[in-house]
Amino acid sequence: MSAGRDHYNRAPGAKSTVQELSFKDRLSALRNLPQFFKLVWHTSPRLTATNAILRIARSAIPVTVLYVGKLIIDEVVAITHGGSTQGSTLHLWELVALEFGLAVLSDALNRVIILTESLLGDLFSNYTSVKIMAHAATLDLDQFEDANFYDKLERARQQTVGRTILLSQVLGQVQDLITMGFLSVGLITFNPWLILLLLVAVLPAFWGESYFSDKSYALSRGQTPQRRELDYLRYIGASDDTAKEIKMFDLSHFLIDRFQTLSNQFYKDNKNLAIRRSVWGTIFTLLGTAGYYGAYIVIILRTIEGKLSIGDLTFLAGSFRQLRGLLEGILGRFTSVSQGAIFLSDFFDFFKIEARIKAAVHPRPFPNPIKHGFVFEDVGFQYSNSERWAIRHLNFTLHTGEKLALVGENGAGKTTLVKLLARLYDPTEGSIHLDGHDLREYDLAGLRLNIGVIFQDYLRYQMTASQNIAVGNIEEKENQDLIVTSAQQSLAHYLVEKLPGKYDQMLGRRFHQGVELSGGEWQKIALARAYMRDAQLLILDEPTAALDARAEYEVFQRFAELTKGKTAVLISHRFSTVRMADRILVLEKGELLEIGSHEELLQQEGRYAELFHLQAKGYR
Ligand SMILES: Nc1ncnc2c1ncn2[C@@H]1O[C@H](COP(=O)(O)OP(=O)(O)OP(=O)(O)O)[C@@H](O)[C@H]1O
Repeated sequence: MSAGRDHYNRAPGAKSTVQELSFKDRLSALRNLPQFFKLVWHTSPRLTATNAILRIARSAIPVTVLYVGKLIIDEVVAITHGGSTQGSTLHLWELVALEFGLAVLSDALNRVIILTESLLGDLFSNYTSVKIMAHAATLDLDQFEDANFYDKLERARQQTVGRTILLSQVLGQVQDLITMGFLSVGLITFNPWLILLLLVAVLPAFWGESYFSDKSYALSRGQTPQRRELDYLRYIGASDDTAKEIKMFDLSHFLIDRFQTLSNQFYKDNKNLAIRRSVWGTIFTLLGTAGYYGAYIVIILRTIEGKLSIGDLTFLAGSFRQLRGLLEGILGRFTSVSQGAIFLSDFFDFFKIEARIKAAVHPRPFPNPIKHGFVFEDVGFQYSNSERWAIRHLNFTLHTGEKLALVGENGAGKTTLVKLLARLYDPTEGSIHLDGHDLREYDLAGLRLNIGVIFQDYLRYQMTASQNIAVGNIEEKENQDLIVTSAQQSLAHYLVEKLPGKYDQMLGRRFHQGVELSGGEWQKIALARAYMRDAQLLILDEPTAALDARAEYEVFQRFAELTKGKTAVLISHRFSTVRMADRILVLEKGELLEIGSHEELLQQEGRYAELFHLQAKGYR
């Protein structure tokens, strides 16, 4: 089947690959198991060991029960034919008591096995979720901007829950194999051909199971981008961030329609496969049942001939029946174990994704203070998912202590330039030097610590006011004095003081008793983050866009005072702000068009002068 490949109206950029698996793929996926068990073991050595020991103990019980059953029946037959003696009756009841004891032990072991597995499951899910978060945190910004990366992340996340099913399946497999070994001994002594009959009866079911689970894996993998889209639709359809716009544009029908189309297609594809799987499953099970009755007839005939006792009959028939069940289970489970192991590849693959922006092997300490500044030498940058150059042939120097404003139309490359400064990306061509050395040679953590950036799309953390400011330097989250001073510097203090819970006030509407702020108020809070660290270079990307005119004026007065001696880069569309900078760099389509002070640029009567007069005219 086409695995829904052509049915979906795929989101742009979301590629899906439908993989068909061979038996060899399955076997080689089993190589993931040792690594998986290592992970499980790390989760909790004690629970893992307890579980394994209990399962091994449990594996010896079925054959013992069957054998004791045979002894009981032979004893009953002997008593009914030869009369009972005190000794034989006592022996009979001892055997019954033993079987009862075994039944109780088996139930108790099962319970404890399930308990340990469920506890281990919860721990494993937590442990791996944390690992995924920690690894994701090490990756580059552009990796987060790639649809294929999200597919991988989504598949890895799916593995954190329910992967302990794999654990119980593998351990169950080992347990059943041992049980089978015990049961087979009896059957082989009696008639080895019966084992062959058993295999013939069970193999078609195994083949069917493995065929259909390949299909189901391919289907599920191919559906990853659509599943992400469903999650996204579910999120924008009902969330506090989106409700306002969805209502005003009356988008709910549009979203629901798209959701329904996708989910119906999921249902249809999954249903087709489920029906085919069920039909073939029924046919193969019938074959297995026929095999069992064949063997049963052979055993009955031998008993009638007098070659076997009634006890032997029940023991052998019971062994055969149980063996069939076990073999079916083992073969069936092989498919799900190998499928689980293939899914594990997705999980481990995620951890193989490495950050490209790496700290240098022998990093240079970040200069303190910066002596000369940052020099851009023919810097060009292309986003990995784009053909266009966002920045090209950029040559300029950002001197220490200088306040540089970046100006340019939307999409000119201003934000890209500051992301390059902060090493969120590395240049595609050319290089950025700091005090004579390539930025890549410096210690990455030191660099990030010395650069304070507030982006235009800063986050509105649904946390307390205090925490919202402290994120600027999370190490100092308990330093209330610093938080308050930072808030004072960004003009956020006055508004925080007015909140019912002051600095402990929960912000945003998502959580209980949260208070929503206006756009400008949020911006003042975000600005305070810039003052939380003693950064040598401060970058503010449209920091005042949402502020009223008075607040903007004050913010910049303070900014100039507070960043005295520090290097700062400002991005703004407001020329009243821009003109306060020492120099202004005008970008156009990623290239440097003009650079100079406000007065110099006005005299040049170039693009800056044109834009400045245009805005001034609007205010007149
Ligand atoms: N993550 C990204 N992936 C691909 N292309 C991007 C990405 N971010 C930006 N771009 C592209 O790079 C170019 C420069 O974008 P940038 O955000 O640097 O512009 P800007 O000057 O800051 O614009 P604005 O004034 O609108 O904030 C744009 O053409 C944009 O489409």
